[in-house]
Amino acid sequence: MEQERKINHNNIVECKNVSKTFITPEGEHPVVQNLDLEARENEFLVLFGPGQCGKTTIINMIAGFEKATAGSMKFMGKEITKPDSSRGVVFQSTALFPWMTTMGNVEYGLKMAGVPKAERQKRAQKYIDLVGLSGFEKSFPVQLSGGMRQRVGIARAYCNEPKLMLMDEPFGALDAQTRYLMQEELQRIWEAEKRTVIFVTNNIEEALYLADRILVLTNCPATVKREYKIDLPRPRNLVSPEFLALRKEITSILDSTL
Ligand SMILES: Nc1ncnc2c1ncn2[C@@H]1O[C@H](COP(=O)(O)OP(=O)(O)OP(=O)(O)O)[C@@H](O)[C@H]1O
Repeated sequence: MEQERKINHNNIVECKNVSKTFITPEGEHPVVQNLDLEARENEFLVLFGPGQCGKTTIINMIAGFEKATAGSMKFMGKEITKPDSSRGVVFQSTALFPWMTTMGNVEYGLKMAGVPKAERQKRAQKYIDLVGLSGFEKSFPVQLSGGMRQRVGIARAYCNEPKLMLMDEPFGALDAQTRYLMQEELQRIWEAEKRTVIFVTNNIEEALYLADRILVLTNCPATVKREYKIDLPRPRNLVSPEFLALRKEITSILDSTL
């Protein structure tokens, strides 16, 4: 019993037998089916699956934007019913307020929560520095590159100090070079500011570079096909024999679900 309580305490997210079916003009569209998922404290969990398999729907349900059709979804032991600032979200194209500076965007959540100006700017500055945007506090989104805008989105999400970060293909819209750079940066940020992260990608290198654990999903409707615990030392070497062997194995598992 004691053992069970300990394990439960460490599970930040617990999804049991979750299904989601959208009702469309063409009929019922099952997108997630009997999904079991757990994310543990400070873990970097990657959901890896083919395009359109239901990854965003899973993130939206954990965030509280969508309701599951069946099953149980818990965050820190409580059923998820609505969005909450203790769960931060970063999307592929982060919607920043175009009329606000980097500082304005990053401190926005704290401002809404009524945190006094000096305190919220101090906290925002910490996260602006952490994502490598020192000197760009007064820049507007239009003056920043795509990678820099994603950094602002990450700083904004971190600034609310959420217990859980949900990242839905946050680097999917970036060019390959910037994407590599951002993966390295995120790995560094996560080491400095340990949080539970659930990160969605359909890029196997990204998954292997970042994950403590990878859940390989089936094609739509999504469920967990296979789980991989990734014990490779960090930062990971993308061309080590172990990395390449895992890359080959996981890619073949993914392909077998198509
Ligand atoms: N609100 C909705 N109503 C109806 N169908 C939906 C809705 N949201 C998503 N879908 C469908 O669910 C399926 C899975 O979509 P979802 O965006 O969750 O997948 P994904 O794996 O995140 O896709 P991608 O790899 O393109 O980001 C798609 O067929 C999509 O059209």
